Amino acid sequence: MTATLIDGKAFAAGLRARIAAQTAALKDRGITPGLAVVLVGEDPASQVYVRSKGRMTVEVGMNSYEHRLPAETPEAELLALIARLNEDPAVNGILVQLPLPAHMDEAAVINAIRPEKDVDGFHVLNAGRLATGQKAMVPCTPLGCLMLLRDRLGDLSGKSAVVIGRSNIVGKPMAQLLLRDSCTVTIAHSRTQDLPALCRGADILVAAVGRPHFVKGDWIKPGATVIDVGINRIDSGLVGDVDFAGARQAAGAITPVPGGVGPMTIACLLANTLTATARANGLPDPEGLTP
Ligand SMILES: NC(=O)C1=CN([C@@H]2O[C@H](COP(=O)(O)OP(=O)(O)OC[C@H]3O[C@@H](n4cnc5c(N)ncnc54)[C@H](OP(=O)(O)O)[C@@H]3O)[C@@H](O)[C@H]2O)C=CC1
Ligand SMILES: Nc1nc(=O)c2c([nH]1)NC[C@@H]1CN(c3ccc(C(=O)N[C@@H](CCC(=O)O)C(=O)O)cc3)C=[N+]21
Repeated sequence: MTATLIDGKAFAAGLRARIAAQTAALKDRGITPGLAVVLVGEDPASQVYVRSKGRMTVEVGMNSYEHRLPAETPEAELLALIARLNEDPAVNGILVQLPLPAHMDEAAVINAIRPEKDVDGFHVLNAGRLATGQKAMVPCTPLGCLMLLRDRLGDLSGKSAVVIGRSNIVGKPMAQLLLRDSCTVTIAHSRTQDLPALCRGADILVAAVGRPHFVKGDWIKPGATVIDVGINRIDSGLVGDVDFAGARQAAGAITPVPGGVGPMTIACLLANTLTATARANGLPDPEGLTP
C-alpha cells in the first residue's frame, strides 16, 4: 500500500480562509485582533518563522506587532516588554519565539505572559488547564496535528496512539489532546525500550523527536496514520523525523515535510489569536478553531 498524503499546506490554507472570514466579522464590530511576536537574538531559522508568521497574520486581517531584541538583552528588559504587551489592549496574543538565549530562564519568561494572551499555550496555567480538561489556550503544533487526525479519521476514540517525544511544547500536549479524544496513549522518549515494537501497535503515530529519518518504515503498523512533526535541516534540505519513503509503503496516511505539520502550526497560532480576541471581548469561542 502507498499511503495517502495528508496535505497540511492545503488544510492550513483553508483554515486561514475561515480565520480571515471570522476576523472580518469581528472587524465589523470594531474589534481587530492583534498578535505580538517577540524575537530575541538572530537565529536564522527563527527569523524565517517570524517573518512568515507576520505575513500570514496580516493576510488574515489581523494586526501584527514585531519586537526584535538583541541576543544580549537582559532578561529584565524582556520581562518589561512582556509586561507592557500584557497591558496593551491592542495586543490579544503574545508569542515569544523559542529557544531563548542561554542566559534567560525560559519558564520564567513564558509564565510572565498573561495566560489569556498566551497564544502558544505554553504558560503553566494553560498546561494545567489542558491536563485537567478546563478551557485553555492549546499549543499550536499539537492542535494542528489533532485537526489533521480528526479530518482524516473522524472519531479517534479507542485508537491506539504512540507519541514519540515528551517536550512541553509538542509531545506532552499532543498526548493530552489524544487522551481527551479517548485514544489509548503511550508517550515514548529516549529511555523507551523496544520503540520499534511499540510503534508497530500504533494506529496513530506522532513523531516529535528532532532526529532526521528516525522512524523507519518497518516500525509502521499497516494502514496507520503517521504525523511527522520533525523539522530537520540537513544538506539535502528539510526533512522530518520519519523515513518518509519507507513509511509511505506501510502507512495508510502520512504528513510530508515540508508541507505537513509546519503550516498547520502557523494557522493554529492565528486560530488561537482569534480565540483569545473573542474571549477578551466576552464573545463565544470561534467555530471549529478550538479542540
Ligand atoms: N512542525 C512544527 O511546527 C514544529 C516542529 N518542531 C520539531 O519537532 C521536533 C521535536 O521538537 P521538540 O519537542 O521541541 O524537541 P525536544 O528536543 O524538546 O524533544 C525531543 C524528544 O524526543 C525524545 N528523543 C530523543 N531521542 C530519542 C530516541 N533516540 N528515542 C526516543 N525518543 C527520543 C526526547 O526524549 P528525552 O525526553 O528522553 O530526552 C525528547 O522527549 C524537532 O524536530 C522540532 O524542530 C517543533 C515545534 C514545532
Ligand atoms: N514560541 C514558539 N512557538 C512556536 O510555535 C515555535 C517556536 N517558538 N520556535 C520554533 C518552533 C518551530 N516552529 C515552526 C513553525 C512553522 C514551520 C513551517 O511552516 N514549516 C514549513 C517549512 C518552512 C521552511 O521551509 O523552513 C513546512 O513544514 O512546510 C516550522 C516550524 C514553530 N515553533
